[in-house]
Amino acid sequence: MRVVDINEMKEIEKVAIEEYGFTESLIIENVGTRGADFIEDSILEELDYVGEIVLLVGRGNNAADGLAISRNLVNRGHRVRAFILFPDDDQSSEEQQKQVHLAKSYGVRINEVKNINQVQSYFEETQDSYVVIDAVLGTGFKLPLSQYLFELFNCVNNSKSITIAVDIPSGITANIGAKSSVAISADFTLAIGLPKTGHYIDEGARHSGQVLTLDVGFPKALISGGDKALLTSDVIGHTFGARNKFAHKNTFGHTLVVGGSPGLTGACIMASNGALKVGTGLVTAATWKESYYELTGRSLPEVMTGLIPSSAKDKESIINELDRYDAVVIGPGLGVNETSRDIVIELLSQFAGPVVVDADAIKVLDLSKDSELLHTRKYPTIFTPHMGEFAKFTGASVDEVLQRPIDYLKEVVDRTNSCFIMKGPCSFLGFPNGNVFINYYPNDGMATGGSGDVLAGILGGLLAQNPLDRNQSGIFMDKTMLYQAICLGVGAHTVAGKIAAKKYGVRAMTATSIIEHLSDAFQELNEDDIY
Ligand SMILES: NC(=O)C1=CN([C@@H]2O[C@H](COP(=O)(O)OP(=O)(O)OC[C@H]3O[C@@H](n4cnc5c(N)ncnc54)[C@H](O)[C@@H]3O)[C@@H](O)[C@H]2O)[C@H](O)CC1
Ligand SMILES: [K+]
Repeated sequence: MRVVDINEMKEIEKVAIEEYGFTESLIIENVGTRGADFIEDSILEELDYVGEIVLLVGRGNNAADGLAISRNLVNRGHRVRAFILFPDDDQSSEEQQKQVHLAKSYGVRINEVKNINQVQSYFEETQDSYVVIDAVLGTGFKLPLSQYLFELFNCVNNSKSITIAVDIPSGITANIGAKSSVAISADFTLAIGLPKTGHYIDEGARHSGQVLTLDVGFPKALISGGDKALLTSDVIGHTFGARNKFAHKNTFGHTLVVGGSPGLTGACIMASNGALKVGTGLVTAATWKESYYELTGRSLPEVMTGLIPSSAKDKESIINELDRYDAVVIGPGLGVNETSRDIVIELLSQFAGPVVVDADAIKVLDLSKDSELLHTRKYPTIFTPHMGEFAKFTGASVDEVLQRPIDYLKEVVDRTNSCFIMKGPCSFLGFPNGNVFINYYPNDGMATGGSGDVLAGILGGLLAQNPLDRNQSGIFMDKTMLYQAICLGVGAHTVAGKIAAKKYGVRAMTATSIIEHLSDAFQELNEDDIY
């Protein structure tokens, strides 16, 4: 599913109207029926709700949408009370006025609000828990918020209501999910036509609840394409890594995982086990001399082990046998120091294949110092930072990145010609072809030590199975396959986390339980072929 910013949405609407002859009224009419279908089937019937539905009406087309939904609900036998928040306002849009008129004639109960106390006392006097439809502000919202709306939104948020936001929760900006002094905290958001970037960023994600997209009839050609999309199973695809039944272990590649300083070998082990569990033929974990026995004492028997040289020039080292490997993961538990930096730089310069750069390996690099090395690297480089690591790498503050994650992501991908997975409750994947994928599947159980190491291992394991075409001057065989492997890895990690949370609960699940459930995750993703 494509995700858009406001300009893209406006362009789609403009082309639909000018070139296809679609009209604003038709869109609103479709919002009305589709929105009423959703509210009736998924909320009112589920809740067995027979009370009054409260509609909060602003003055733009967001309000027109809410009124159209309400009119349809009344037509199906539900009771709706609409609070018209700006009754004597000559700034109300034409569609809003038309819909107020229609709502009245269909039997929506209209309360013209002269004073915010009217709404407050309604909420206080009626003991019911409510269903509230928020149609105050949509994509036309501009900061800041008036005192009047500040009080109204607090009143709604303090009630026990189930709140459904039309298009975007009022008080949230649609592009970057910024919040005014207060914003409606929705349980569900009905995105009109397509989801907006603001639904997935920062406060926008916190206030949107479950985001559902209403198909309001825009031509398919207009709502497909674009550079941003949700990471869904159709994106992940079903073709990657089809297994050859006559294969031997070398067919499925060899992943090298480099990391694990004393006390942190678990990170290296979890990454290695992640690589092993996605069907990689062979996995070698390499660590420092000082932690070698700690690592061998804890790793699975299937994992081979090796040493990281104490200096990049050490000829006896595993790093000089890089030809044996099809993909490298570097960073989990590696340690942050000059030697680590030397090793990371050496690997990026010498290894002729995909490198997953994770955790400490990201911390020892720096965008301004290292962008040239990264940009000129001939083979795929995949960074897997969380928000803090990403910010440090770029030199920006976490707050700055949180507010404009997609802009930062695109810029850094461009400057390094690398793939980036910016991890968080919502992860953003950026690829050098300009595409951004949004992996929105909040699961706080995944915020557990080692979960990132597992992801790095999964990616290294999948990439090792997608071998380089060494005859074509070492260029990765197919960029589409590369992006697909990354999407599959992120998807499998998320789904395995979801299954682990279901089994153990978000408190008790651990990174190891994500690895345990990878096989179920691949089945759920319809990737049975990989096993
Ligand atoms: N996706 C589409 O193509 C369509 C979306 N539609 C819906 O229309 C809204 C956007 O409508 P618009 O009229 O442009 O803006 P709003 O309704 O969001 O609000 C504009 C209205 O609000 C006033 N306003 C702005 N900021 C503030 C503020 N801080 N305090 C008070 N009032 C404010 C502004 O002055 C205007 O009067 C979109 O979200 C969808 O719901 C249509 O269905 C058409 C197609
Ligand atoms: K709204």
